[in-house]
Parts: sequence; C-alpha cells; structure tokens
Amino acid sequence: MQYDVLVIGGGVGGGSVALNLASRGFKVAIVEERDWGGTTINRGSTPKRALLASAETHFRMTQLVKDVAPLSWSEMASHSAKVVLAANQRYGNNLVNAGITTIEGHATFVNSNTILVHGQRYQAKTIVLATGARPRKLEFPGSQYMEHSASFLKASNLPDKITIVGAGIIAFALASIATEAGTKVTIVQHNRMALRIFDQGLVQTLISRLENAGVVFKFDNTIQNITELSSGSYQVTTNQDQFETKAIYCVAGRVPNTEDLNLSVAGVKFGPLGIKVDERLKTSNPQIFALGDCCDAPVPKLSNYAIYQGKYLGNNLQKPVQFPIKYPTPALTVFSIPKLGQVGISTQKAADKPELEVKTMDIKNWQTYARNGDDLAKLKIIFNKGNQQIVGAEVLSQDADQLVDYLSLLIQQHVSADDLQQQLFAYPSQASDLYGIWQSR
Ligand SMILES: Cc1cc2nc3c(=O)[nH]c(=O)nc-3n(C[C@H](O)[C@H](O)[C@H](O)COP(=O)(O)OP(=O)(O)OC[C@H]3O[C@@H](n4cnc5c(N)ncnc54)[C@H](O)[C@@H]3O)c2cc1C
Ligand SMILES: NC(=O)c1ccc[n+]([C@@H]2O[C@H](COP(=O)([O-])OP(=O)(O)OC[C@H]3O[C@@H](n4cnc5c(N)ncnc54)[C@H](O)[C@@H]3O)[C@@H](O)[C@H]2O)c1
Repeated sequence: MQYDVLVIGGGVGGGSVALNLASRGFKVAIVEERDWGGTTINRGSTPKRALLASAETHFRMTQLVKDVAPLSWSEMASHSAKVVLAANQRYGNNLVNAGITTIEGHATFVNSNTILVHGQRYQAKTIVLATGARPRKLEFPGSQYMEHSASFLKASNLPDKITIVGAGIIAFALASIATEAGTKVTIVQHNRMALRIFDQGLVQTLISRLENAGVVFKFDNTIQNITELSSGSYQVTTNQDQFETKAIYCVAGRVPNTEDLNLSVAGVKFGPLGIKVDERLKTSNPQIFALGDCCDAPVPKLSNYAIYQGKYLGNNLQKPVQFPIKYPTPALTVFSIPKLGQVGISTQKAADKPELEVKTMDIKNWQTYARNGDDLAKLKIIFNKGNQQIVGAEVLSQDADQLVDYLSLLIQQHVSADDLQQQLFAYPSQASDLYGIWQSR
C-alpha cells in the first residue's frame, strides 16, 4: 500500500506530525505496536498527573486544616485508569477521524521507503520515525525483581514500603504521590546529585520537605543485589547498606527505541542517544525524519518537544524542509509536591553570564502562596541587567507549573515591567501576583 507519509510510532510525537499532515491533505498512515498515545497518555504524564491530582489536593488540605482523612490508593488508581482509558480512546479516534490510516503492529524497514507490519508491506516517499524510548535497565544479581514507572502508575495496590532507584524527574513525582498515599519511600541514588539540571538550592529544600514527610534518601548508594525473601518482600544490598522493601521501581533514565527497526537497510544512522538528525530533523537518509524521544536532538526528551517537533515537520514536509527548527523558550516542571519548575535560562547557566543577575524571592507571603499555605514557595528569577527583561526562572511551589508558564509567555514576548503594568489581570489571581516580581526587586 502506498502513502505520502508513513509515521512509525503512535505517541504524542508521531500523532502530532500525522494530524498536522492529514489536515493539509496528505495521505498518511501511522503504525503503533502497543497503545495509541504512547508513553505520555498510557505510562507517562497522564496517569502521573491523574494520581497527583488526589495526592496534591490531600497535601493542600493538610496544610490548611487538621484531621484530613487518609487517601485510598484504590480510589486514586481507579480515577487514573479512567482518565487514561478515555485519553487513549480519544487519541486513537482523533487519528481515525482525521482520515489517517491506523495500523497496529511492529514496523521494520524492508528498504528505505518500505516497511513491513505483520507481513504486509507499506510504502511512502517520506517516513517519520517517532518510536520513543523505554526505561533504562540496570543489571546486577536480582535486578529482575525491579519494576519500572509504568507498573507504579498502573498499580491497583501500592505496598506500604517501596524503593525507587534514581533521584531524577520521575522519582520525585512517584515519591511525592506514594508518600501522600501513606507509603514509606526510600530513594537510592548512585551519587550525591538529585535533579541534576535544576537549581540545587531549591532541590535541597524539596529533599528536606520530602525527608520530613518520611522519604529516606540514600545518596552514594549503588545497588549490588536484590534477593527475594520468603515473606514476599525483597532484601536490597547496596555498597553501604542493607534494607527490606516490598517493591522496587527503577527510574534511572530512558533509552531510545532504535533496535528491531532494521534501520541499517534504510541507511539511517543512530547511536546510544538516539537516531542522528540534523537541525531539520532529517536523518542520514534524506527521505526519513525522526522526532521525539527516539531522536538525538539537542533538546530535553519531553512531550512538549515531541509535539513541537511534530508540528514543525508537518508544517514543512510538503516542500524540501527549508528552515531549521527553532525552539521556543524551554519550560519544564518536576511534578513533585511541591513542584519544581524551570523556564528559560537556568540559575546554573546564568552563573557563567556576567550580564545576568539572579534574584531570589521568598514568595510565600504573596497572596496566592499565603492563602494556599505554600510555605516553601520560592522564586529565583533571572534578569538581564541591561534592559531588565526576565530571561529565566526556577520556582519551588505547589503551583510552579502555572507560574513557569506565565513567565514563559513574558520571556518569549520580551515583556518588560512597564508592559506588564498595561495588563488588567483578574484579582487576586496568580497572574496578578506577577506585578510583585518588579515590586520586590
Ligand atoms: C513516567 C513518565 C512521566 C513523564 N512525564 C512527563 C511530563 O510531565 N512532561 C513531559 O513533557 N514529559 C514527560 N515524560 C516524557 C514524555 O512521556 C516523552 O518525552 C514523550 O512520551 C515522547 O513522545 P514520543 O512520541 O517521542 O514517544 P512515545 O510516547 O514513547 O511514543 C512512541 C511510540 O512508538 C511505538 N513504537 C516503538 N517502536 C515501534 C515500532 N517498531 N513499530 C510500531 N510502533 C513502535 C511505541 O509503542 C510508542 O507508543 C514522562 C515520561 C515518563 C516515563
Ligand atoms: N515532568 C517532566 O517533564 C518529566 C517527568 C518525567 C520524566 N520525564 C522525562 O523522562 C526522562 C527519564 O526520567 P528519569 O527520572 O528516569 O531520568 P532522570 O535522568 O531525570 O533521572 C535518572 C536518575 O537516575 C540516576 N541513576 C542513574 N543510574 C543509577 C544507578 N545505577 N543507581 C541509582 N541511580 C542511578 C541518575 O543519576 C539520575 O539522577 C527524563 O529525563 C525526562 O526526559 C520528564
């Protein structure tokens, strides 16, 4: 069967490019071997945020009133499962309703413009690879007892004592959710560094808050083996320690899905960081493109980048791709309790730039944060000393994701303090708090 464009991978990256191209009249087919919506919808931010919805509401209540009833994991899990099922079905339906041919199965290349799925050949002049990534596996005796974030996120029961391996973005979200649900969490990190790219002062405050809530951090601990005990629990032995736990989730990074595609027959080069692409997302074969978590592009591997890359390719594929991809202001959030957000230039990068100044603002007394009892709320904002424009920020707050997005708009639009005074925000709202950034300087 012949198409204008074949997309391999039905996650948010593949879906984004397929929907964009279909809306322009291209004959598009998309292949998915597991579930429509990929990691984001089925095993990533959608279930994570659905579980977090209960966990953070519970946390907020405990900040404001006494005697809050404990959370029920089974209720949280069934809410999350409903949200995921609806999103997954909506995702598949959107593709079909857009006139895209959806093919279920594993795709491999036969040659540079032909793929094979369940013995059937499909051809296209242009192919887009959007095969995503999978959890990185660690190997040591007993490592087979470790599960991954996906099994945490779909667990119908959560044990009362769990271990998380890796102190990264996923770990802080899972630990926050589990702790709020009453589970005792231990995080094992092989060195001293948690959340490497974030402001380490804010990270330390977040660690202290989680420690006060009962999370045990074991830094400089490398797991040597795990043994199963007759009780059904596990004994974890590290280079420093030995302890019992009831489940172990390994969240020590992710690796791109580049194997089992027969990329070499298509002339597509790849390495450990993913499929090699140029600044137009073109692979080493000029008719094959790659985007999202499977590709080795110089941006974080996040849903928002995969979707943005999909839109870029969709906008440009009808003609030879003319313009290199230009990424907007980066914004990301660790969905912990409280959240940790980063936008634009980070405090670590600002430290090397004398033209920038970092101002730390204790925002807990600002209206939004005071009324929410958000006592740890802190904003580190990075200004250009010359024109006083905001170029970046790092935020610790229950609402860091929203503040980061407001700041992203200000940065992207080069908004100055004077420009902001021309806006009339609803009052008192988180947006109206923004005036405080200049007042507090
Ligand atoms: C627990 C967790 C939480 C996350 N939270 C966030 C968050 O809050 N915010 C954020 O921005 N990012 C988050 N991420 C990252 C985000 O999920 C990824 O960046 C995003 O899913 C990448 O999209 P993608 O389309 O490139 O890949 P994927 O979503 O992984 O989709 C790739 C698809 O390709 C399919 N596939 C692979 N090989 C083949 C083949 N040969 N044939 C057919 N199909 C194939 C796979 O089955 C998969 O469905 C999170 C990730 C995890 C694991
Ligand atoms: N909110 C978001 O935007 C969001 C949320 C979740 C995931 N993601 C994406 O998913 C990716 C994967 O998340 P992640 O948390 O798995 O990765 P990560 O890179 O954020 O963290 C992995 C952690 O594991 C540690 N580690 C590595 N080997 C180890 C070992 N042997 N023992 C103990 N610790 C070890 C690393 O030092 C690091 O701290 C992220 O990089 C990001 O692209 C994004």
